[in-house]
Amino acid sequence: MTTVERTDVRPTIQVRDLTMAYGDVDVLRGVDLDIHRGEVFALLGPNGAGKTTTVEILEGFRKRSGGEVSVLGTDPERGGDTWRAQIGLVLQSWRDHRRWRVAELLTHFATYYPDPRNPTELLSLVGLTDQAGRQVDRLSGGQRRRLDVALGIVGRPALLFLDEPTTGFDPQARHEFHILVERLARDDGVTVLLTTHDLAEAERLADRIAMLVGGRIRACGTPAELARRAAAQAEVRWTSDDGTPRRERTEDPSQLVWELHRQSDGPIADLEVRRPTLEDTYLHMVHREAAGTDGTDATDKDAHQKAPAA
Ligand SMILES: Nc1ncnc2c1ncn2[C@@H]1O[C@H](COP(=O)(O)OP(=O)(O)OP(=O)(O)O)[C@@H](O)[C@H]1O
Repeated sequence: MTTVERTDVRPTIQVRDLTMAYGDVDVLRGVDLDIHRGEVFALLGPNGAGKTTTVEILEGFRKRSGGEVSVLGTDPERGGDTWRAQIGLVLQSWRDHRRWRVAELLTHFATYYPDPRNPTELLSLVGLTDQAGRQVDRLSGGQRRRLDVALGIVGRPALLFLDEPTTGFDPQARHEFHILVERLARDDGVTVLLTTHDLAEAERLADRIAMLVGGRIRACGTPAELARRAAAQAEVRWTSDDGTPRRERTEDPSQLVWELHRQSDGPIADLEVRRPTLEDTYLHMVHREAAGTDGTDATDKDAHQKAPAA
């Protein structure tokens, strides 16, 4: 096998044992990630989990404390202009260009790139054709965010970072945004890394989700895999003969219920068998972290597995 062949299959983003401390506070404690070309990957985590820190390190805007990082084959700390031109960032650029008109601003940004998208087509793609002549500060919040996205992809990036992209969107704008991201990945092969604390959004959009809690990847997989894993352990609840509420987690609830029946003289009071959802599992991890336990039942073993076939 030649070096060229190996470089070709290298993940778009590869992270090994990434650590980051602000002063003496550890924020990232050994993150591993492999994100592949054309994949929509969601980094999911609660406030303060380290999502933005991770993305800023990958974008080359923040120096890491330790670990190995490769983005499009380059260490972001050494990425030059050619490397940067392949990366799309959804920044809130309109803040500095309030008086510009939408089409003007997009056309202006297009001049920074060697092979930009056609601004008129791009406005149509993000649903801003009717607002082309409008001043940026007259756009609604959702329309501004779409403009942010248009500015992020005008240079035809191979890799797009979306940091909490749909904050403030109404359901319709959110829906249209999801369709846009899907099209970018499917039709143009753009790799998308989005951060969110919205599990429903991650499930809806992402090929794979990594749950970042307390600076570690606690679980990673396709939404279906994660949901299956979450449901593997059922919770059985009942009230014992002396009136005490009981609950037990088990992979074999029918065996447990059978045992309970054998030990009981009559019906089992308040018997309930529940399969945890992905949301239950995620909230459980977040609560454990907030409570100061380390979540050792969780795993990052799949964070750097190969992406599922498209
Ligand atoms: N420049 C900084 N100096 C010191 N601490 C920082 C700095 N930036 C972030 N932090 C801290 O690092 C932790 C992780 O922050 P980060 O912004 O990466 O989290 P996040 O997952 O993106 O959160 P959110 O969902 O709230 O945006 C937080 O406790 C935050 O207060």
